[in-house]
Amino acid sequence: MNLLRIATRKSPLALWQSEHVADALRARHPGLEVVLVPLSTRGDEILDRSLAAIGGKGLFLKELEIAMQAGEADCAVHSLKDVPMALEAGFALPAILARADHADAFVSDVAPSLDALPHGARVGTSSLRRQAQLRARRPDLDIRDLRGNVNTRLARLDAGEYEAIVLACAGLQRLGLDARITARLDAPDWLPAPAQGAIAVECRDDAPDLHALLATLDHLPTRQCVEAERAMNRALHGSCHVPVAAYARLEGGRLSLDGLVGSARDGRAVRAGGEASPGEREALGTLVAQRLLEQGAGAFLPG
Ligand SMILES: NCc1[nH]cc(CCC(=O)O)c1CC(=O)O
Repeated sequence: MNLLRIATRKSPLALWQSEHVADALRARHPGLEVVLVPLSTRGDEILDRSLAAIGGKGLFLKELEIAMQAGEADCAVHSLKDVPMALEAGFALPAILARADHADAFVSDVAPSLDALPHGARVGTSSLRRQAQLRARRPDLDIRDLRGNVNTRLARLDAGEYEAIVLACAGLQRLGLDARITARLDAPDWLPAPAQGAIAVECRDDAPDLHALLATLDHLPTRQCVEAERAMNRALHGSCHVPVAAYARLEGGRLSLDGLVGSARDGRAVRAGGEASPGEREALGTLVAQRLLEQGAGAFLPG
């Protein structure tokens, strides 16, 4: 193989992430030509409705998968947190890259922290997970919808539509916008989306050589953490319709996982955690999901 075509969304963040994967492949495989194939997805085009309303996060993947099936691209690069828990049949994730900052960012010009926001302040986010945690901590806030790419969201904050917004630190850092991070919202008080901060590479599962080439970018410690988080989310039937948060870390060879399920409407939330060896990561995810359900998480889950 001497040419690799990477299908990517066209947002500045998606292009940065795909270019990052391209650079990593070029560095490891001199002689391999790597090009980007930028494509538009429904998730990017429909901005006036919530993701949950238009069909969920899979919308960001579909067009890229069609391009791979049609032989127009060899692989696709995604933010793993946007990848559905059940991948489309016929596809695999040969590489999960080393995780960047997993935390959320509180971004505001009027207050140094979430707790310092004035009573009733307007906070922009369309993420049910972020809304649930905001309500749990500050029931007084006026939480308003905010979709679009990172630059669009910052522009709406700067235009005065909100006193604060919440974004992923990783996205801001990748775009060179670290200076916009007013405060990090981090574990254990605040949990990220499952797999936040991790980039994944997807390809068809019937191409072993391609799979092996891409797998050279895989970072096992990150995979161990994010697979535990995704197993928890899967066991809760998690999707972007549900406010589910999870964060796993490796310490001294042990994997620990914290999970949260909340209500975006009234601020109720349940938390649970657990610990296991990295080899037991799927079971750990299932166990923490079970503990969340025992605490009453079922009340916040659809169906
Ligand atoms: N929901 C969109 C999205 N998907 C991934 C990131 C950030 C990068 C990452 O988590 O790896 C973002 C932006 C955000 O949530 O602020």
